[in-house]
Amino acid sequence: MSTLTVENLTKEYGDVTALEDVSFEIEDEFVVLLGESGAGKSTLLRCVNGLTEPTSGEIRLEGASIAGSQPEVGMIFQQHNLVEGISAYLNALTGSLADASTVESLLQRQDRNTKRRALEALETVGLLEEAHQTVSQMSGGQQQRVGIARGLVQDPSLVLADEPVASLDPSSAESVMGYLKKAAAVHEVTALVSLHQVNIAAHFGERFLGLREGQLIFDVGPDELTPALVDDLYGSVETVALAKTDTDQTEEKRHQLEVEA
Ligand SMILES: Nc1ncnc2c1ncn2[C@@H]1O[C@H](COP(=O)(O)OP(=O)(O)OP(=O)(O)O)[C@@H](O)[C@H]1O
Repeated sequence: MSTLTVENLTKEYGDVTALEDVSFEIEDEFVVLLGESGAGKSTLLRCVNGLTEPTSGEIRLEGASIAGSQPEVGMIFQQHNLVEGISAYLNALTGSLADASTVESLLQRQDRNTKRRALEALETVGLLEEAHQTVSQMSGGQQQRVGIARGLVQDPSLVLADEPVASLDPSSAESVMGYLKKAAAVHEVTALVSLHQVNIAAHFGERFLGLREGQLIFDVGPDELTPALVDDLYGSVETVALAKTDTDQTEEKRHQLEVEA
């Protein structure tokens, strides 16, 4: 478990302000980061992970300033970045390698503890029996679960996930999020997960951070995540337009059924 502190974080890319004066602290929680495309979610996760250097502000893990890549921070990506031609176990064990040819040499260097943790992590995500299956033969949901296992093997205190279920169908997305939440609880890690799907977010999140145009516009618990707040984040125009389209389609369908009858 760990405390992540983000203080007055700003990131500028030339003229674009991707993050503006963002501050929050999370501790031992499963936190969901919401916001539309371009709101700054990936930039925030990349800053916390040390992959992107902030323009100003500070990020601390357990009170210590984060600089550069952090072994205490596990990262789970949307496109899980697995090595396709090798097993789930080897992927979990060796982390994100550029290609399979270096796996053998890396494997020899892994200690017994890491190997045990790789199997435990696969068990947490329900893939112990498939541990030796090649990942290219697995479904998208299973592959993402391997990605989650891999993010846990180095025994991080904080896990970051950037749109971990964006490329999955709704039922696989629910299932993978269930495994991710369970994994965070079993391995006792704080999690910060960016999501597009508000319904999935509401189902799994213990706390919600809303980013709009680089600014943190809310930081709330499950009871406070109201439709009005979500509308405010994504723009009510879009929500109204979506609702109208649904109604239109229903009308159209009804009309079609009447004609057919
Ligand atoms: N490397 C970069 N160079 C220039 N601009 C960038 C870079 N990375 C992100 N940006 C800009 O910063 C803003 C925030 O982008 P970011 O990818 O963090 O948003 P996001 O909320 O993760 O979006 P998405 O959900 O589409 O991934 C956008 O305007 C984007 O164009």
